[in-house]
Amino acid sequence: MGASADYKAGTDPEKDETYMAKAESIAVGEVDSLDAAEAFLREHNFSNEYLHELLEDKEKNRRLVRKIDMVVLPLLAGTYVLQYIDKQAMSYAAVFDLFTSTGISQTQYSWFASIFYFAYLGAEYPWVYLAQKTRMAKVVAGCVLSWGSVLMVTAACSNFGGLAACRFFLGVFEAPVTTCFMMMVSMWYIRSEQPFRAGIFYCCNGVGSMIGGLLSYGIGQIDTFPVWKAVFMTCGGATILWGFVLFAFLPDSIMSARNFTLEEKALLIGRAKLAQTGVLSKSIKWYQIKEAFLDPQVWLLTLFMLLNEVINGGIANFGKLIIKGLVSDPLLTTALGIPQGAFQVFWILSGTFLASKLPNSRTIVMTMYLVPTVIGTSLMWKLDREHHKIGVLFGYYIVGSFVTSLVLALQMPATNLGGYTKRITASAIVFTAYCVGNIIGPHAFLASEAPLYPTGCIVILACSVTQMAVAVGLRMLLIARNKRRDEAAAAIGEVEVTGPEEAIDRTDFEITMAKSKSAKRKRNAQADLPKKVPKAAGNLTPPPDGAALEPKHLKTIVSDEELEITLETLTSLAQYPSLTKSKACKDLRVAVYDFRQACTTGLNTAEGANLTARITGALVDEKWLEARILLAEMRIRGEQPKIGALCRWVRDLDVVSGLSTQPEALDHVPLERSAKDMELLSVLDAVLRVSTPIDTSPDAVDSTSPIAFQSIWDLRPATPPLPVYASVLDKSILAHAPKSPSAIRIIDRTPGPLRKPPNHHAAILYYHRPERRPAPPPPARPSHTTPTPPSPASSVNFLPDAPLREDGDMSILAHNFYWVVDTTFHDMLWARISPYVPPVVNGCLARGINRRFRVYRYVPGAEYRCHIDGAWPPSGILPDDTYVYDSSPEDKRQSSMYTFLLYLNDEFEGGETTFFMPAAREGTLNAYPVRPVMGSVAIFPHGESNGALLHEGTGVRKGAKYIIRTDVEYDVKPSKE
Ligand SMILES: O=C(O)CCC(=O)C(=O)O
Ligand SMILES: [Fe+2]
Repeated sequence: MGASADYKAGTDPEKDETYMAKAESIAVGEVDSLDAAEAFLREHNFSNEYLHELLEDKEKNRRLVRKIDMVVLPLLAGTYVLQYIDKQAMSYAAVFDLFTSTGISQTQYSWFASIFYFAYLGAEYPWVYLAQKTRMAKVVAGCVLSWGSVLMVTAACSNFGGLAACRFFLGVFEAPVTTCFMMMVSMWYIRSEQPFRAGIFYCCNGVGSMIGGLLSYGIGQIDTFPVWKAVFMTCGGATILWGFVLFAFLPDSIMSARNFTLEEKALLIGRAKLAQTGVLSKSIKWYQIKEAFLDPQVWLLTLFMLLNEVINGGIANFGKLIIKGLVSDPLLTTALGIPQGAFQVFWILSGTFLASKLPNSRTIVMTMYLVPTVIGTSLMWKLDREHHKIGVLFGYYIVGSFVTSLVLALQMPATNLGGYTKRITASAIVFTAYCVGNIIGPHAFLASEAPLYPTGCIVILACSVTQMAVAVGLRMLLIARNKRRDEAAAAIGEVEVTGPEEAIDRTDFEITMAKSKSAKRKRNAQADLPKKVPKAAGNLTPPPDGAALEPKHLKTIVSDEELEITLETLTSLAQYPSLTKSKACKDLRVAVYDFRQACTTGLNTAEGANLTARITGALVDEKWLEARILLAEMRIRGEQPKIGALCRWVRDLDVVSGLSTQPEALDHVPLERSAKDMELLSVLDAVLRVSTPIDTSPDAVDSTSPIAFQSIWDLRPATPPLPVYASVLDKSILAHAPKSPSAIRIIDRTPGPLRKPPNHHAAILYYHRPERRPAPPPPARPSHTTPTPPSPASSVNFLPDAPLREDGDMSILAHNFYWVVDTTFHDMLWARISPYVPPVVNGCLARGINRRFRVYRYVPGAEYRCHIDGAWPPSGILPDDTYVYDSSPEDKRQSSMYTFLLYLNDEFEGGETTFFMPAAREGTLNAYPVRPVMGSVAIFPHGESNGALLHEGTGVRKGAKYIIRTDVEYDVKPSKE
């Protein structure tokens, strides 16, 4: 009896959520990190839509669950029954001739039980780790085979040492079973289906107890062979056979399960995806570990578990010996023990049923179900054995009710504690208490006191009564916490939907703390307000300037932890749109809506807010239709967006023109586009119509498709291109590299997040010591293209270790690095280019080019999606190598008005710089591709200059494209010069 469910340390069903969640977040190009489930879905062409269809099919789901119940569950339950019987084999043997045959003492017998749990405690984690890393079912089957063999070997032992060693290894090999099975249950069943299956496991102990009893009753009939040996050999033999059954039939994973069809497997994967509703967290959070150790609830549970298992350790090993003292015949002892298993099934089923039916009754049931244990022990201890045999026996039957309290306590960390790390830490602490209790328990039963064991009975009584007190304490703690939480909630003006009573067993320390903290912060925030702000009390109309009411620091309102938890929660929930529609998420939805309003459109949504801000809000919210309506309104009003807004709108739309996929031969064949692309293009069209003049060119090719491809502007000479890329690949280009590469150095490094816009990667700026060069010759041929002399750019770019940075920004897929050129080089290039640059724009004089060059390399697949360039100040460098972002004179600031592109090679296919203008036909953009010519420069307006042009670096189809991109600088203010 007794040693019921082994504690499922670390078996939180959420443990493998990392597994499925990974499958959810697959971005193109991450093929390496695809997990097996996702790979399976892809391999068999199961689309998300189809998965959803399957998930919605109630009948299919029902049939599937029944199949798992028939195919997988019996294997798990069978193992559990055997595990129980095998663990108990020693106590069955003890009833017969174990003591007499081996000469062991009762104290030594007590040690067998303890040794088992020492091994159990030590082996649990390594096994589970191995099982997770390898094939779980095979690890389990291997362990079952091994412990079966250990039982067989036990039969061959003849002294304490041998038996103790066997006991130890039995503990080692039984250790992984419960945890692994809980993981399997969470793999095959969704959460709502799990408690019932867990119930089946717990009952297996009772079933095991009955079968074990019957079995040893049968074996006990033998009189030609030592019965205790026969017990071990029978149990061992059956277990070994079962081990083979597991090897053959227990699936390692959903994907490798043989009895399930492809469709069933897809449905299983879908269900697993849906079941992972918890907060995903792979990282260990130290504050949660600390919190687990400081949380009285964890320690109360630990104490409860310890006491419970002390009882278990005693009853499981000595219960039968107590009956043995009652009747003299070992066979009768065994037979009389059998109903105890049935009682155990009754206790567990009734207790868990009550706890699930009566709201917030868990701690009450935990307390009540200790009463039969107290009564039963008292009966066994105090009743006169001669005259009240039945009463003693009845005491023995009912004593097992404490197991129900264990089953309920086991579920508490998972339901009551917030935070994954906190939960597994708490589980580990409680699991240790479980083992320690079982190690201590048997030692309360002193050999000298057999068969009454008064000390053992007193210990059991003491433990049960203390447990009751602990359960009451636990309940009080939870009630107090809920009360605190609700007060905190009320203080921050929340509407509490559940009363404190209803929430008793759902307490979450973190949430409570968060709420009371946030109430406190709310008070702080009030205190943080500028003194002159009038008190809000009694003032129903908010002050006109809402911003004045805002506290200055984020931390006044929320802590870093809260931000982190919120982020994780929202990220996890975002993966399951259908779940976010559930009733439980209602408040969250309202809060998120308000939050979005505040972030994106916020005050701007108010009546009369400016159009630009409303359009920005609509675009961020992906309300495409609304954005188009607002843009149309802007057009009617004749308003123009600010360049910053315009750049951001276009950048956020992140439109892929698709032109790179369209070889010239198919120039005018409309591309097939997805509905989403069409939508984005229609918004882009609307954006351009408020910012860029309509293209009225009579030569423009008309088209009904959203992008009308115009003829390529091709000035490439007919001569074969210089094989620049080839010389990079074979390194022959290095012949042109500077003789002293050490002259190139990094002068600045901007971390990715600080870049504007932020980037996944840092920006690294290189500088090259100036070299004396003769003054440049005057331009040879006046043309819109200007061949440049072999520039130091090529030397820097093509250095063997030239750090080409991969830019993680969504739309810039070219590799690039930054290079601040020296003034000599700048002056030379400026002298070459300035004759072709508008010398004055809006009265502002042209001053030079930005010395901060960006060098790009596009390989096939890389493109720079549709965008409008922003303006940059001229960067420079101080004599001590300090990088200066804006080096223009303070009293005569400069900013760029033209983009400057220098094509460094041209032996590639595709890779045009394509410009877009709104066509006469509404909904169509004319695309003008310019074919790069090596050594030539393209300049076009950007920033605040009139006519900032939408353009893209169209994808390269073959080869590699190298360019330098910088800006042409102008005075910010018009001058009278
Ligand atoms: O690569 C191109 O042709 C265009 C590059 C570009 O648009 C930019 O750097 O802003
Ligand atoms: Fe650009």
